[in-house]
Amino acid sequence: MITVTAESFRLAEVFTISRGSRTEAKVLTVRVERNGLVGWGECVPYARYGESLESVAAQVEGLPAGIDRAALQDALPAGAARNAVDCALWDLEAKAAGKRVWELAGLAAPGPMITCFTLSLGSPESMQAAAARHAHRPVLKIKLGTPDDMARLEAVRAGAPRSRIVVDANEGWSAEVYTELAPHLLRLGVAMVEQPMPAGKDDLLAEIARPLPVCADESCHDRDSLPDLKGKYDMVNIKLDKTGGLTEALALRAAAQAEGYRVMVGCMVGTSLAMAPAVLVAQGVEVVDLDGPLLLAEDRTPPLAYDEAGVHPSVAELWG
Ligand SMILES: CC(C)C[C@H](N)C(=O)N[C@H](CCOc1cc(O)cc2c1C(=O)N[C@@H]2C)C(=O)O
Ligand SMILES: [Mg+2]
Repeated sequence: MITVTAESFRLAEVFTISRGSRTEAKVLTVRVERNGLVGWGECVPYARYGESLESVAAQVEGLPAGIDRAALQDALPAGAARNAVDCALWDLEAKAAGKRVWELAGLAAPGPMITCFTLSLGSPESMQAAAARHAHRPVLKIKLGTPDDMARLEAVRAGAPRSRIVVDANEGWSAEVYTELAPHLLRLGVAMVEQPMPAGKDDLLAEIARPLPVCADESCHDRDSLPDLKGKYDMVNIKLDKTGGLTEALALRAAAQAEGYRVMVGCMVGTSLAMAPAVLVAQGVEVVDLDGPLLLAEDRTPPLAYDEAGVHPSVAELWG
């Protein structure tokens, strides 16, 4: 039996990106029960991709009760619904086999990975204060994407002089704004910029200089996205809610690396249950952005462990 439940987890603080603000993580939890065993998965429907809690729940509820992971890949498109079910089926397969998912997937034993910590979009003053509070963190990901981000950039660098910085514009810049900012991103030691311009305007990236690595997020969903990224992006951000699960995420990582893309593994505002499978995809990649639980006031039990070594692999009781 497959069941899907909407759940809400409070954030520790209001979180803002160029598209809006939120105070809670609204997720769907999928439970698959077979032969007395239960597998769990989580997804975050995203309006940007035409998804809502209701539409995604309906996709899950429309699946045959006994569907297996191979059939699932054709039954649903890449996206949040397939993600939660795919991860729940992996969890169930591991429990049935008495093994961990990484073993079933033929991966090496996972270890902790340093993750980005994301700073919400705000005034330069509030971003500088947030950067100073988190200046001990090795990598800060800062949300930008407005026409006047220069002061925010300077403020974050002043607040956290030693942290590695990556920038996520969430499609908020025009080619003109990005071209003007790019030399300053370099000057301030920004390591990479994520989705500077709208996904529909990717062709512009082929025409302008890319002095620092440019990473495709909203423009890269699954392996079918790769041909359109050629000559425009240097890196891809793999998120399970876009790939439609761990199965396609592992395939996308292999295909992207084979085509010479650098790899980042990211997340939506979700709980430890959503991060646990992503930690497997994140092993050995260049940028890990699995900080969802760090922004929550409440999480799953048991949660993933986060410490100076970064985000740790899941215990079997949580997932996998
Ligand atoms: C907890 C962080 C925000 C997660 C990660 N570091 C990150 O930056 N992810 C963003 C995706 C932002 O997530 C959004 C944006 C939005 O407009 C609406 C939502 C969410 C979300 O997670 N839930 C709601 C639907 C990124 O890389 O772009
Ligand atoms: Mg992004």
